[in-house]
Amino acid sequence: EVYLNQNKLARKLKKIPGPKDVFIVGNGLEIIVSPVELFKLGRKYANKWKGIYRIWAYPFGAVNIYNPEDIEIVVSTMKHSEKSPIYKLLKPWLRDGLLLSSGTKWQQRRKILTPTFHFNILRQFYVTLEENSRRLVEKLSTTLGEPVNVTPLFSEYTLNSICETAMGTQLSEEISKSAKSYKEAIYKLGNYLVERFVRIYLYSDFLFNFSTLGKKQKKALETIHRFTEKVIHDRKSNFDEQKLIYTDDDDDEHLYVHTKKKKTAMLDLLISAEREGLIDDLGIKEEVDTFMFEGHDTTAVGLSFFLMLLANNKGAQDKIVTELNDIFGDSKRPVSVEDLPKMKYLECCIKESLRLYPPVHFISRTLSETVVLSNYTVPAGSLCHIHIYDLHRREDLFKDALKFDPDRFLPENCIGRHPYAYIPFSAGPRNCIGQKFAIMEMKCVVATVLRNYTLLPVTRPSDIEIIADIVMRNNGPINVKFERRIKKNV
Ligand code: HEM
Repeated sequence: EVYLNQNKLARKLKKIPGPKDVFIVGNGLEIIVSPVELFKLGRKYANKWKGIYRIWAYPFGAVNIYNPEDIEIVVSTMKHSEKSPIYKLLKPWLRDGLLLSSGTKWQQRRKILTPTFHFNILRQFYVTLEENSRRLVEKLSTTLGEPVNVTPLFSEYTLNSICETAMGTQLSEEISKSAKSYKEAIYKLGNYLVERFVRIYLYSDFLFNFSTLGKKQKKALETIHRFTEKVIHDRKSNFDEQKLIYTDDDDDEHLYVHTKKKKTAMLDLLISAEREGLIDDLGIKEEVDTFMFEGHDTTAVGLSFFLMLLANNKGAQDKIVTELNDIFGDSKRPVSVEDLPKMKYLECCIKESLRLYPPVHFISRTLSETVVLSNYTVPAGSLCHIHIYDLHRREDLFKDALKFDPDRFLPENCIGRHPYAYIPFSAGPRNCIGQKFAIMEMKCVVATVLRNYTLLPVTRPSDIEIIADIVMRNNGPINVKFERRIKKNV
């Protein structure tokens, strides 16, 4: 019956244009290419069919969309909020955390977690971000004049930052044995996920569990989960409810404000929610693991492409430095949280970088009802891949789309833009819960780096060769040179 149903789905989808297909395997054979070729294939299709095309491979049928109107239909409501089976690869790690869960469970969790990203909490997290930015600047002082692959360095910054804010664990300072192996296991797991992603035959759990890759992943997961459990356990034993004051804000049901000097971790807020019966032990683990993943790799990738773009766009870099000079003058004081809203041009540059290189370049849902997209009827049960990368590079939405032009994001230039034309953090109810955190993290570290160093180009935008992966990656290092900034005014 499943077979017939799926065939019916494929028959309905066939009315939508798409690449030539073959009996039963559909387009399944075409996509068995290298990750670089797979990414290129996606772009080739996006250029050929404007706004929508279908692909299918038994038992799946999918539409690929990159029209803002269609994207709005899919992501703006809870109707199609269920993630597609592609996300299954992350399930052994993140279980039913916020990224993967659905229905009532997702709704309840989102409600508990939203206040942890309230400005007052982010202010406390900021202290950690600022300290880590300065540590990174110190590290860079040993590399001056040499090409530096920025991704590992900035991943360390974002991973340390999320560990310290989400778990309250000082990874860089108390380099305890388990914290170190945890960090290593996260890197390994990332590689295993990519390896599995491009090997469709390993999507079957049965085959995967018997494979060498499956066994390696199991080992890494044991390390990761053991560490998460230990951190939660330790934090719980030292948890002092007195330190959290509950206040009612106009629009927040539970806003926790910290009173004493010790920093609050997101974990404290979850433990507190557990005491109120809002989440259980497993739930806390799922969320901590989810935030560790979503909260570090994406931002590190975003920062890597951004630094490359700034190194290659002296004009934009100089303008940011002028803005920083206006804010700081001759003072060497650290960047404070109050300075961030003044960095308006830097923010335009970050937005433009996330347009050209959106770290999460595609997202995917399962359509729960039949919908009409670009005048085609798409049956319920189809997968719907939303290509943020292709959307952001549409010439009709962004003139000279391949040009790095931060002015596009000046308020006057955003007037009239379709609200779903630019969605690096997705949109609608399942958008990125950490977007303010991410922008804060990016602003803080880039401002701190640019106050100290000039960025010089090594990797050029034309050298970039993107790999099809869960997050956007270059097929090779992203190199930038750092030189001490001597002249303050540009
Ligand atoms: C530049 C950095 C980031 C980008 C581009 C980004 C992008 C996204 C996107 C596109 C989604 C939607 C995913 C989907 O529909 O499948 C998402 C969801 C999510 N992001 Fe981010 N993200 C970033 C940083 C962060 C950070 C720093 C955190 C945590 C501190 C975070 C936590 C999450 C979580 C938990 C979800 C799932 C939300 C839900 O389904 O309710 N992200 N992110």
